[in-house]
Amino acid sequence: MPSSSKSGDIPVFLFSMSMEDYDYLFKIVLIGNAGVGKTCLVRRFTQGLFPPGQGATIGVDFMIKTVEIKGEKVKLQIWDTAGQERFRSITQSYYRSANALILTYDITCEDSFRCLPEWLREIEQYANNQVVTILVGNKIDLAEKREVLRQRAEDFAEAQSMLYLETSAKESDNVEKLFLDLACELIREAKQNKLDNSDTAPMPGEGKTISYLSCCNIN
Ligand SMILES: Nc1nc2c(ncn2[C@@H]2O[C@H](COP(=O)(O)OP(=O)(O)OP(=O)(O)O)[C@@H](O)[C@H]2O)c(=O)[nH]1
Repeated sequence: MPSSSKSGDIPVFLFSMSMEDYDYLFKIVLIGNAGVGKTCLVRRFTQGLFPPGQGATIGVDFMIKTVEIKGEKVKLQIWDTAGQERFRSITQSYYRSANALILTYDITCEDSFRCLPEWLREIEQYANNQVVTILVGNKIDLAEKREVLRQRAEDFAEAQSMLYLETSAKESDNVEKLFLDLACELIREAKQNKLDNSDTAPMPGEGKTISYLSCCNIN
């Protein structure tokens, strides 16, 4: 159910949403430098398209997709944050109740990789300490322009106890895998009762909301 544009407006429609039938609700937040492809990843997953002429996100956008995993309905609340520095104070407020963070960089842009330590500091400061974080190197369709070697990114992710995946929003490579594997891991952790609801403010009309998590093996 697409629900937003690149407007950054608060999703007021949520307040009139009726109770839906689902087994789990997870909040996933995408962060990373401007232009790395966060919005395109979300659009590819939620709408199955690669939008042409995508403008920069203003503040935060929001989309929902419900998927079925092993017979269970999983509602994914996906928050797409603006990468531009000037929106940082707005976007930071969305980290805290995230169950999972998708930290995205562009494999053709060394700068977006070099900024990762800065993003990690943001996560440390603003996210809950049980959040699952996955590092995503996007735009692998532009292999000839690659500036960040896969091994280097894998080593970085491992050193930071993060999962790692490379994607192409344009070619739809690994995009479903990214979100579905995250959902599987979140379910697995939920079933093990690794829940900490203290940081989660439930949305009106929502049922079970969880926040927690430790690292997992997504591959
Ligand atoms: N070749 C290629 N281009 C991509 C891919 N993903 C995104 N792009 C392009 O990269 C540019 C930025 O994409 P966005 O999705 O708007 O990037 P963003 O990270 O949301 O940027 P902000 O909203 O400013 O934070 C656009 O021109 C996209 O068409 C991809 O997988 N491959």
